[in-house]
Amino acid sequence: MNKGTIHIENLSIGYPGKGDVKVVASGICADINGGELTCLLGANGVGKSTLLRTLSAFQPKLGGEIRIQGKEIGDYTDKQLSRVISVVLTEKCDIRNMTVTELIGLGRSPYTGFWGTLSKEDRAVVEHSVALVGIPHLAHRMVHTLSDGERQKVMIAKALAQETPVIYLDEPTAFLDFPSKVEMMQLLHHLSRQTDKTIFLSTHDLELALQIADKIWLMDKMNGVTIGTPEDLSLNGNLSNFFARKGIVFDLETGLFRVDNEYTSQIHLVGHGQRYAMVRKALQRNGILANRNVTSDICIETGDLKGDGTFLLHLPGGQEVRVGTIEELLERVKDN
Ligand SMILES: Nc1ncnc2c1ncn2[C@@H]1O[C@H](COP(=O)(O)OP(=O)(O)OP(=O)(O)O)[C@@H](O)[C@H]1O
Repeated sequence: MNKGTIHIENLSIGYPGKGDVKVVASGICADINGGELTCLLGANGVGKSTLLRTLSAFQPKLGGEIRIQGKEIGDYTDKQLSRVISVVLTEKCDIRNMTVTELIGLGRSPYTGFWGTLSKEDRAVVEHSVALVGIPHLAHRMVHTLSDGERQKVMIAKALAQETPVIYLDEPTAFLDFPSKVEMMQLLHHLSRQTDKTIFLSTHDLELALQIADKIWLMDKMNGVTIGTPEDLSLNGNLSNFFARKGIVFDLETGLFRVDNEYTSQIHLVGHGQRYAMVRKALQRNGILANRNVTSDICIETGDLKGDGTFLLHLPGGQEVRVGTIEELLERVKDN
């Protein structure tokens, strides 16, 4: 880990107006480390994009310091900054008549002359970036023919080709299906380790961020920015406070959020393993608290011990019913 590539001291961000100033957040103090993946989480409109734009010098800060590799951000020229920070935006760009390799080659522009001609070394960097992101099969495709997930990887390869110690990404998992979101976060985590770069991104994918990020920044209107490892934020209650909303509870055991069901009845459940967990989940989703510790006049054996693939429902009066699926089980339970 490369400690403190970015050092932030008492930073205020926002928008100067005609008479008044709109302060979006203030008093932010933090380090962002190289070799780590840092995820910025917060509700819509809380100021994540404003923060990212300020950190990348797209908009001026209202106050405080942002030091990158020891130098204040305002002391960098644009050209110097383009060799220190690369930014991956999520907006779909309408790029036509350009191949993937040509687009990634644009990442070399801080190093090329006016005409942007790539040297042999530049082409080697492009090739290496393509390999790091694992997209050699896309290299000759036209950019406008790519899927959202593929284009996102290409934009990351372009950022890698820019050879900057810092990469910022604005919601890189937006618009992706779930497996692609997981793949994208794993790729970024892997890249942070492999390249020792400082990778900082904003996201609404809380569960993924909690499982993959090294550091989490929680941004909210009341408390500003709270920073820590996902585990520390779990233990010290910051995560549960942050997402304290009716119907959502933070499960300390798993370190993840779950829907807080309201129960209207309960069923004694016998079994263990995955079948037990799935039956319990289905019943709880239907407002029935189900586990080994509750008592009830009907009882369900989840069948994992006998292993014949059925669920056994004990009804009042000693009657037993065997069913093959959780769907049937739910119907039987509702009938009783
Ligand atoms: N150019 C601007 N001038 C004044 N206020 C702005 C400007 N751009 C954004 N804001 C305001 O600053 C606040 C933060 O906006 P920002 O876009 O940074 O939030 P966000 O957390 O990125 O939201 P989202 O998750 O919806 O993308 C909002 O209240 C927004 O209305």
